[in-house]
Amino acid sequence: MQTLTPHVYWAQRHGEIYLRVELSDAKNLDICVQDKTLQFKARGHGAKGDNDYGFSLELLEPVKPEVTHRSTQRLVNISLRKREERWWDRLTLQEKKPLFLAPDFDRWLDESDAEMELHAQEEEKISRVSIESKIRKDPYLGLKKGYLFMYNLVQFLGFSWIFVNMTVRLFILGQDSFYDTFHTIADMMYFCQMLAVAEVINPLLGLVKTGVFPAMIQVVGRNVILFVVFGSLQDMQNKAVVFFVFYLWSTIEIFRYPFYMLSCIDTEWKLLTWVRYTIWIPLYPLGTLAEAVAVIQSMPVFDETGLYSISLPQALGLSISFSYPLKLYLVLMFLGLFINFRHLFRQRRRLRSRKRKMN
Ligand SMILES: CCCCCCCCCCCCC[C@@H](O)CC(=O)SCCNC(=O)CCNC(=O)[C@H](O)C(C)(C)COP(=O)(O)OP(=O)(O)OC[C@H]1O[C@@H](n2cnc3c(N)ncnc32)[C@H](O)[C@@H]1OP(=O)(O)O
Repeated sequence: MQTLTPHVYWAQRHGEIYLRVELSDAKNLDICVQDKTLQFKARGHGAKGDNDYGFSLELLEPVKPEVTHRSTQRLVNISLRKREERWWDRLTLQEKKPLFLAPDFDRWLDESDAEMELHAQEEEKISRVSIESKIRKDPYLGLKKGYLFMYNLVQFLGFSWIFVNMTVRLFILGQDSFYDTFHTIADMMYFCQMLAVAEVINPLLGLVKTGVFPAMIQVVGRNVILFVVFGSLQDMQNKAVVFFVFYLWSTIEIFRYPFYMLSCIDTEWKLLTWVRYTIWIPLYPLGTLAEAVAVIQSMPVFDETGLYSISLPQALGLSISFSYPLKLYLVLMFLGLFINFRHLFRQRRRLRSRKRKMN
């Protein structure tokens, strides 16, 4: 029986040659490559009905001996690997194209399109590798982000409650609301500020990429005011200064925590970022000033009550009032203000350069 030639369609990439042989229900496939010659034989249903079909092609350049092929009900797909990765001007050595051969326009790309495809594949590979290595590097990333998101959410809700409560009371009661701020707000403030200890632990555990020291200054500074100055002196609790301290603290936090929440889900809301890194400029000195006023007002109360005073040996018959360590603390406060002000300025500058990079 005579051997017929099937229709063959071809396309190439820098490293591969693709052939599509129009032969349905192909059986007894015999495909081999020797250096530059490809031989194909099979039985199947082609343009001239059921028959033996075959062809031989002398290729333009050598290919690797391994051939991969896959036959479907309608056709046979063959892939060859070029020995050298470069673009061929044509498929066959002879310039005149055989009649049975035509370009496969479903897969056809010209050289520059193929290069772009190659680049896209490489980029995809690189990004896949970098995602995989990130996951491999930190298998607990999701858990960490989940914890931070919940922490920030709880703080945001706590400080929002404080801020809204104080604002509503200010509108309804006016200046009278100043004097019982502590009794209405203190429990929630205790809760939020105790929880804020996590902000010192988080960088220690490497959960957030920030310094431990600025967070420690912030948390210790506020907790001294809340637990020692206000918490342990009843006489301080109905002073107007409590209102100012709590209001200034909560004003920054209703922006700071949502900013962190968004960063946990890799999202940025530019206006919120700007507010988070700007509003502290007036609030931080005002907050420190209000805290300093509270410390100064508490000194005579500590002197009178003798609370936390340090007794010296009996022979001296003296005790040191807690107002002395508080004087030292006043100095530390302004030192702390300076350190954190500088830290926040750096964070703000980093934000500006990040914005420039993005543009
Ligand atoms: C050690 C001895 C102590 C002695 C005590 C001495 C007393 C000192 C007293 C000092 C005076 C204090 C006065 C103060 O209490 C008054 C007030 O607060 S008034 C109100 C105004 N206050 C503020 O504006 C300050 C608010 N607080 C803060 O900003 C922070 O607490 C501070 C530590 C100062 C700065 O925060 P941080 O270092 O974390 O900077 P960033 O916000 O830029 O964050 C850096 C990156 O880490 C990521 N991050 C941080 N925290 C979280 C989180 N919880 N969840 C998720 N991600 C977080 C953040 O996204 C940044 O990442 P990236 O760089 O990728 O953007």
